[in-house]
Amino acid sequence: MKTTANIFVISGPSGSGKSTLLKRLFNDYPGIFGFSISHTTRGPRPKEENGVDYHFVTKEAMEAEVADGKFIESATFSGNMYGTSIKAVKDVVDVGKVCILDIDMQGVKAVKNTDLEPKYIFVQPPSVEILEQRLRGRGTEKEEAVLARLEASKAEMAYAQEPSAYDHIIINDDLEAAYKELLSAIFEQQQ
Ligand SMILES: Nc1ncnc2c1ncn2[C@@H]1O[C@H](COP(=O)(O)OP(=O)(O)OP(=O)(O)O)[C@@H](O)[C@H]1O
Repeated sequence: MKTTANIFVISGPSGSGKSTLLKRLFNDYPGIFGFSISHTTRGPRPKEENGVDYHFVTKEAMEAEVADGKFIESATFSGNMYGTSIKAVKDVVDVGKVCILDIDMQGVKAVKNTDLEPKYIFVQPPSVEILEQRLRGRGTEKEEAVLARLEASKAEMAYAQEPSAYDHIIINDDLEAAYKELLSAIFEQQQ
């Protein structure tokens, strides 16, 4: 089955259902899709392999590549740098897979400043109230984090309304219907 692009950006507020949809996609179409491998300056944990779990690099090397514009985005968490390089995305395509980038709004904007030409898909919750229910239902965040995610979702939803922000907006109300929409955005339709 042919896809409509080699790279897909999937974005949407935390709790909108990106992981749920992607898990199903990867399960139903094994071997077709891949995630890019991120870089980090933190040391590998036991069993983590360089070039598999992460590209483990030094701070100096990563800072130089970031300054050189080789990264889509990078950020520092608890003293360690993390980021996705443009090459890491191209590497997925080079091995014959379709690259899926699961990123937030800042990431989407950053991808737009690269030469990658993905299709942009936004996964939207039916309403903020339902998003809140799902975030609480997932039970993975503390109250503060739930509130921060709900607050961030406002800007994500507003950006998605801009005409050229996304190629497809999928409203994740009924999961079956949303998954079908995802498939039709990703796969070329047979006539
Ligand atoms: N259509 C749906 N109907 C009901 N519940 C759903 C639906 N889609 C997802 N959920 C549930 O909502 C919660 C959030 O979904 P998920 O974890 O996939 O969101 P996410 O967008 O990947 O979030 P994050 O960006 O934080 O990783 C999960 O508990 C999931 O089971």
